[in-house]
Amino acid sequence: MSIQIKQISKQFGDFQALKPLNLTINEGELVGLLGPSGSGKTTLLRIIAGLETADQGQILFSGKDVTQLHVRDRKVGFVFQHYALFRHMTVAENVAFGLDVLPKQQRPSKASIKQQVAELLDKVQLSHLASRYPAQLSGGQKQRIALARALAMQPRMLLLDEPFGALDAKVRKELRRWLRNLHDELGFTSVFVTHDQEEALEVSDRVVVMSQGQIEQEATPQDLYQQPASRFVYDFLGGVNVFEGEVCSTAGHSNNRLQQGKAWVAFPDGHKPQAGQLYLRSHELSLSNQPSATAHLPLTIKAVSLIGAEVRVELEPLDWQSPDLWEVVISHSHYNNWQPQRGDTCFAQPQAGQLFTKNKENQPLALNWTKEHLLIKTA
Ligand SMILES: Nc1ncnc2c1ncn2[C@@H]1O[C@H](COP(=O)(O)OP(=O)(O)OP(=O)(O)O)[C@@H](O)[C@H]1O
Repeated sequence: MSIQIKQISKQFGDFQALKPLNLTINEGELVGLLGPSGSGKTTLLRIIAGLETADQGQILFSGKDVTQLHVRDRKVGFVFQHYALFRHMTVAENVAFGLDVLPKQQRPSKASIKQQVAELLDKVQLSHLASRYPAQLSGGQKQRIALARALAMQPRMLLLDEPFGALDAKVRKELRRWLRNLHDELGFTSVFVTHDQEEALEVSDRVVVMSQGQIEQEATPQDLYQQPASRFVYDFLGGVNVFEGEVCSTAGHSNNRLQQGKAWVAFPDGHKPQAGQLYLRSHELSLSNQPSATAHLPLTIKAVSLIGAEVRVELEPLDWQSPDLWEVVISHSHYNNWQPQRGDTCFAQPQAGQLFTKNKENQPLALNWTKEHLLIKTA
């Protein structure tokens, strides 16, 4: 089932929670609504579900206008952050609940409900817990039961609002992989809300980034990461270091540099020098003991953390300014050879980045120094 959102807007009192927006979600797609708190994700999800009414606009399910259709007739399954299982019912009774309370004409027979519940518990891999009560389950198990309960109603689509928000990082990670597999197996359309960039990028076919009631960008995780459409998206995806500078006009210096005090980065060949903020991702930089021919960015090491497959180095600009500390990710082998210590000075060398100039806030200039490095190395 596809979902088409046409010019939907919503106001709460004086506050415009959603500005008129359009979005199409294709049949079978898993779409992540990503954005900071208050950006309107839940409001949009609730409008799709029929739990909230829009002030204007239309919602179509597979081309059929459902804008005025009551929530119970939309055949939508929900899972919320807080499990909302009935405490006094066993796991099996919780999953069966929606079927048990159907009007008599629509209600399956007792034997059929029992079989459906068994199949659903099998699907969420919790058959062995059928007779337990919610209080005897972990958070992750409760969420899987909540999902089984939503699936029992044979929804045409699944809407999930921060389904793993209350769980710890490891369980979250396991459950999002599990959700992705389940979605692929069942093949229906799913929309989930999250404010966790990693979660959205890992699970979704397509990510819709929201800010202040508007869609900032919709793209595949890969495109979103590689081509953020605006400074907001870049910032929100996180892990960026910022170098703000002017085009150098000091006598005796090349005017091909973005400069701040004594720190500078040369523009790669073929690029017109422009003042602005250079955004550099933590893995698109290297560190060494010496400045290079294309960059002079001195930094003091503040902390080194060995986390999993990578080493994160936290750095403070030395005699220049940045809004936040810098973070550069290096490999364990680089770390072992180099052995950086707190308080050491080192130099950052950008490989690729985006320059946001003042007059083109939302169209960054992509810069790449990799060719320059090759030239220097072979020269
Ligand atoms: N029923 C309501 N009455 C008044 N204001 C509301 C209501 N529901 C939501 N809002 C406001 O609308 C804005 C968008 O809320 P919404 O819950 O959609 O954001 P969100 O992106 O899902 O945020 P979060 O990640 O914190 O859940 C918020 O500023 C919120 O305070």
